[in-house]
This record gives sequence, structure tokens and C-alpha cells, in this order.
Amino acid sequence: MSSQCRSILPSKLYRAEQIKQNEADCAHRNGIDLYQLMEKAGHAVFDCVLARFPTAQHILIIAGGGNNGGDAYIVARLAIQSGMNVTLLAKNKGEALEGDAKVAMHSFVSAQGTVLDLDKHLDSIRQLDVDVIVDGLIGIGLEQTLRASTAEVIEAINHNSAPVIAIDVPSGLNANTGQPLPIAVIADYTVTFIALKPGLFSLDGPDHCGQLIYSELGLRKEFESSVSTDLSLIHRDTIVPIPKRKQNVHKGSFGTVLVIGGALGMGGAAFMAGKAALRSGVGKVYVMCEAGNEGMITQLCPELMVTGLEMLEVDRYLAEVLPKVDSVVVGPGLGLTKWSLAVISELLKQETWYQTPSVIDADGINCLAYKLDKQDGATQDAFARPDKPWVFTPHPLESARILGETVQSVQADRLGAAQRIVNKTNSAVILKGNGSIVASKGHSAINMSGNPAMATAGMGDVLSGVIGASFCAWQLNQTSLQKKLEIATYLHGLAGDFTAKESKIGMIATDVIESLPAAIWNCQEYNNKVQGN
Ligand SMILES: NC(=O)C1=CN([C@@H]2O[C@H](COP(=O)(O)OP(=O)(O)OC[C@H]3O[C@@H](n4cnc5c(N)ncnc54)[C@H](O)[C@@H]3O)[C@@H](O)[C@H]2O)[C@@H](O)CC1
Ligand SMILES: [K+]
Repeated sequence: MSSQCRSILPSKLYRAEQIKQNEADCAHRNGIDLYQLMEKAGHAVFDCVLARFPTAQHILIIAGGGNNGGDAYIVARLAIQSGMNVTLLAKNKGEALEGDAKVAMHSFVSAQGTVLDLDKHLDSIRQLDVDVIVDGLIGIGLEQTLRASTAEVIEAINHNSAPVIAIDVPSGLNANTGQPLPIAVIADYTVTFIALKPGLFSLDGPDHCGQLIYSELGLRKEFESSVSTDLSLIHRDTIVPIPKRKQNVHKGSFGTVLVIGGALGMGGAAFMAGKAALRSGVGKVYVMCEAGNEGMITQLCPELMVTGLEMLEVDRYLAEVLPKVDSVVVGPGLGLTKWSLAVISELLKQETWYQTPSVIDADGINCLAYKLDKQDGATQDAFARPDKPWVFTPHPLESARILGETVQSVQADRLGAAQRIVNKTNSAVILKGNGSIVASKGHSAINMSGNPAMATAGMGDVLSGVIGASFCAWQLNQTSLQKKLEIATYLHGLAGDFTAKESKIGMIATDVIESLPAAIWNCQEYNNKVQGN
């Protein structure tokens, strides 16, 4: 998501319906009416046209039948008034418009603007040689799947090679979920108003928004203070600071992590999680793997304390080591075998585990989902236990397994799915994917760091090690579980951004491990400079 503008972004996110329900009241309390708000919106978009395309002469504007279309008429009037050649295409030539949007259309017509019928000019949208296209077809008023005729308009906009500025939301994109319904405008810039919507940051949202420009229309303070939300963004300004270390410390000061995984043939995953924990600043890392893998993991990283175990040796090891560790990472390379299911069964018997902060990743999730499917009592009891300091870190397929749903239903509403997993497991959740969601009971946050080069094997193992570290290496004892997970997720993505500066292809997980210290240092420096910590 590195193309998005981050520095001035608020931390709060609001769903489309919250904005619709509250914008009028907020505007009135600020002494303006909705038409004046529409004027402000149109000016904000036209400012973007002038700033990004200062030499533009011919502009194509698409206006829908609602207030998003109203904004488009304001942009069109401003463009005419500044001497541009404006082609404005509107559904039914704007004849069915009502209220403020109708007033906006009249202001355009009064400025000698001409409204053309959208449906008769589909070919023009595809072929017209213009400097910029403004998409004012649909904003936060999108309901359900697009009507076929509207989908055709969007397809035509995407066909034209001219740059596109979307008003508020790229048309066709669900502003809450980031899902195209089923297609959406692919914009170069999106000027979004009043409050940030979650769909702009998750799933396909970032690919459709292009560069995001936030224009609060003078309402941010009023809106944020009067409307509560359970959603937020994770970026540099929202993460808690990691304190600088004192000089007089030793390895015991920064905790011990136990990684459980590394079945035969999958030792690399446990190595990556363990090394990521070390690179994140943990004092000591134990790795418990399947007998036969200990040599290769030790060779890859001699700093790890590796023990290879047969099935029958697992209970004794866990009873001895669990009380000594500050966090557990269960799953990297664990497999779904007799050995791994036995490991999980032994873990479920250890009372200490339920009090120890734990990351349950990959095959850790798959083994538990398998046991749950088999109606295993110990797993059911573990899920039901309230207030465990645990986090499940599923990707969409693993999420579907935990929930007994399809990947499609998870992806159609990632925020909803994350909360369903929170409720089912009584744990925190990181639902991975573009705009990973960090969720605990009643709150979800979308992460902004990271990039497509991170879509490669082993990246989840690295994240699990970083999370393991967040429980002990950064001296965040007073910080909530949610906030610890937010910083771990952000730093993992930032390390990925540092590693994939240029090419977004070909980075591998072990590269990212090496960037973790720089990412942590970078955030500490930023906090020192900007926040005076
Ligand atoms: N006066 C106001 O209320 C303000 C509204 N603002 C703008 O107004 C937008 C919201 O306006 P509205 O609530 O009127 O809604 P929109 O204008 O976003 O959407 C409604 C239009 O989309 C069409 N539509 C909805 N679902 C469809 C579907 N599935 N297939 C095809 N067409 C569909 C409707 O027929 C209607 O023409 C915001 O996104 C923002 O751009 C801003 O101007 C700020 C002030
Ligand atoms: K739009």
C-alpha cells in the first residue's frame, strides 16, 4: 500500500452508513448545509485536478444519479469556469436528479455547461482523448451488486487510458469491505471526504483507489468527536512507541520465546519464526521441532536453542519449558500429521499454556480446526476459555477453516470475518492479506504497511516470530494485547517495505528478517523526533 498518502491520515475509520447518518448533523453544527458541503467536495476534487494535471485542457466527467454525481457537477462547473473543455456524461442527462445534486447540475448548466446522455456515449468513454477523467458515478451510496448498465460504464472508464480521479470512492467498490461489486473503477487518485472508509484500505480497495487524498471538508473534528467507531487504521502515527533500551541490561531483560513447529521437511518455517523473534530483539529463543530436524535448524541459526522430539517426549519437554517462556509461537512448519496432532494434544493439557501469550499460526490453526471438526472436547474447551492472551493469525483459507465457511464469504467481509473468529476462539486475531486486520473483542484495525512482494512463502512464519517478540522484547508491559499486535504487524510490513524498496518482485522471507532491526530503529527514531518520546 506504499502508494497511499500516509502522513496526514487520521487513525479512525468509519463505515459508509455512519457517514451518511451523521454528515448532515455535523455540517449543521458547523454552520453549513449539505449543498455547501457538496460545493466543498467539488472544490476539493477540482484542486486535485489542478494540482496533479496542471496542463489539462479536456476533462471527461461522469455524473451518477445521486450526490456523488452532485459533486461531479460542481467539478464540471469549476472546470468550465477555469476555461477547460468539459465533456459531462450523466445518467438520463441528469433529468431524474433531486435535491442538492439537482442544484449542482443547474449551477453547471448556468455556467454554459452541456449535459450529455451517458448511455448513448459509452463509446466516447472508451475512446475519447482526454487529459483526465473524473468518476462521479457512485460513492458511498452503492447498494448491492451493480446494475448491468452501470457495470458497462465502469468497464468503459477502465478501458480509457486517461488518468482517473475518483470522487469519494472508486465507483463500484464497496466502501466498507473493499470488494468490487463485481467491478470497480481503477483510479489513479481518489479524493475521499469527511472520514476514511475501511474498504479503501483492505482487499482490492488500494488497487482501485490509487493515491488516496483525504479531504475532511472542515468536519473531521466535529465528526470524530461526535461519532464513535470500532475501526481504526494502523500507521506510523498510531503505533505505540518502543522505548529505547537502557545500557545496563542482559539477555534476561528481553524475554524468552518458544517456537513449536518444524515437522520433518518443514524445519525452515520454525527457523524463520525463531530467527525473526531474535532479530526483533528477544533475549532467548527455544525451538521445539520433530526429531531429526534439530541439526539443520541449528546449522541455519546457531543462536536458537533447538530440541528435536519424538511424540512421547513432547509432554515432558512442554512441562519443563513452558513455565520458563514469555510467549509461545505454535505452528510454523508444524504439519498436519500424527506427530503434530500429538503435539497439540499435549499442549492443550498444559495449564500454563492458557496463561502464556501465544501466537497460533499456519498448521497450529489447521490442527486445532481439524480437532474442532472432530468435536475434540479439549479443543472446544480451549476455544471457549475467555480472556486468553492468544492470537490466531490465519490467512483467508485458514480463516474459512476455523469458521467452517468459504474463502469467498471471508473475503466478502474481512472485518466481519475477523470478529467472527475473535468470538469463536475467544482470542485476538490477525486476518492476513492486503490490509491485514488486527482484531480483538469489539475493535478491528487495518494495517497500512507492507507491499505485494510479501506475497511469498515464509512471510507468515516471520510475522509469527515478530508477534512472539512483541510480548517480551520491547518492554510494552502496560500495552494492551491489541496494541502489541498492531505494532508487530506494522513493523513486519515496514521491514517488508524497507526490503522491497524498488522491485516488488523476488523478495524472500529471510530478507525481511534482516530488515527487522532497521524497521524497529526507524520507528524509535520517528517517535523521538516527531512525538518527543
Ligand atoms: N450532500 C451530501 O449528502 C454530500 C454527499 N457527498 C457525496 O455524496 C455521495 C453519497 O451520495 P448518495 O447517498 O446520494 O449516494 P451515491 O451518489 O453515492 O449513490 C447513489 C447513486 O448510485 C446509484 N446506485 C446505487 N447502487 C447502485 C447499484 N447497485 N447499481 C447501479 N447504480 C447504483 C443510485 O441509483 C444513485 O444514482 C458521497 O459518496 C459523496 O460523494 C458529498 O458531496 C458531501 C456532501
Ligand atoms: K465515485
